[in-house]
Amino acid sequence: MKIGVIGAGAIANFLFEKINEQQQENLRINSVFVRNKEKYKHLESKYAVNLYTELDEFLDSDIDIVVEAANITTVECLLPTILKKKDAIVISIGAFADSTLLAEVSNLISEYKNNVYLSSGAIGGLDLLQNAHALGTVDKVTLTTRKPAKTLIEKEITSERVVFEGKAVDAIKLFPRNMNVSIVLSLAGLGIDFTNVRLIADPHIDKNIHQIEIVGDFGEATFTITNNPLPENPRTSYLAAMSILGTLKRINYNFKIG
Ligand SMILES: NC(=O)C1=CN([C@@H]2O[C@H](COP(=O)(O)OP(=O)(O)OC[C@H]3O[C@@H](n4cnc5c(N)ncnc54)[C@H](O)[C@@H]3O)[C@@H](O)[C@H]2O)C=CC1
Ligand SMILES: O=C([O-])CC(=O)C(=O)O
Repeated sequence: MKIGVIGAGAIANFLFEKINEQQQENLRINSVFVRNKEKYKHLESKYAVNLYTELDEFLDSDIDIVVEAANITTVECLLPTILKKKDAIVISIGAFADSTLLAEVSNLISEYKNNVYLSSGAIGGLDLLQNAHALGTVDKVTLTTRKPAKTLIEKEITSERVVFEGKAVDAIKLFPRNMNVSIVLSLAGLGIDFTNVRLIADPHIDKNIHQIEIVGDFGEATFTITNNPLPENPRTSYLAAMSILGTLKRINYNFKIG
């Protein structure tokens, strides 16, 4: 599968290294969409990719699928155009808290028959949640996220602080670079207005810890994911980058698990 990546930050560099440098069967990044070609020129020789700043040229280059590794605004601005030509994997899932974008994307999927894959990102258990809610019988979903304090607030603190408590719809507005997980959890379950979120800044940890609690007719489930951070961007979990690689590997594999 020939891949086009949007962005050249921490997650994108993980993908360049793991896919193009270390090589993965049937995967190859050919094209990278950036805003400033000069800044990222070194990537061309290092990873044998072509850089693009024009979206249409990027989409018409030798790629089968687009991987977004940028941010929510980029998804809002570019995804509708992408879906007219290519499948897309999205990691900045917070963009789908906007119901207008969600509706537009649903219409484009029907019209152009391209797929959107929402990677699990820094969490897991989305298969269980979707199964448990197949009859609409999950009653409660709560996400408690704990991150190193310095990745959430500028002021130094000595004891943990709850920086947000409420619904996913509001969490993503206030923490767009930290709460994408709350939106993928919402989309898999009860929706952005009914998924409970607590975000805690903890000065005593160096991991991104997500705890998920699900209650419904099926019973109860609890997951704790203790994520190592991605060295290049400690507010992003290593697993978030891995989840894109996992999605890419599963797309063309006909033995589907879950
Ligand atoms: N679903 C999940 O669990 C997670 C999702 N994320 C999302 O992934 C995104 C990327 O994460 P990182 O790589 O750690 O961030 P990063 O800040 O290291 O890299 C983002 C890159 O995107 C580039 N960019 C921004 N707008 C662009 C545009 N319009 N076109 C091309 N490039 C553009 C930036 O210049 C930057 O190099 C985050 O912004 C966040 O939205 C991050 C962590 C977990
Ligand atoms: O990487 C993480 O642990 C989660 C994150 O930043 C997000 O969901 O936006």
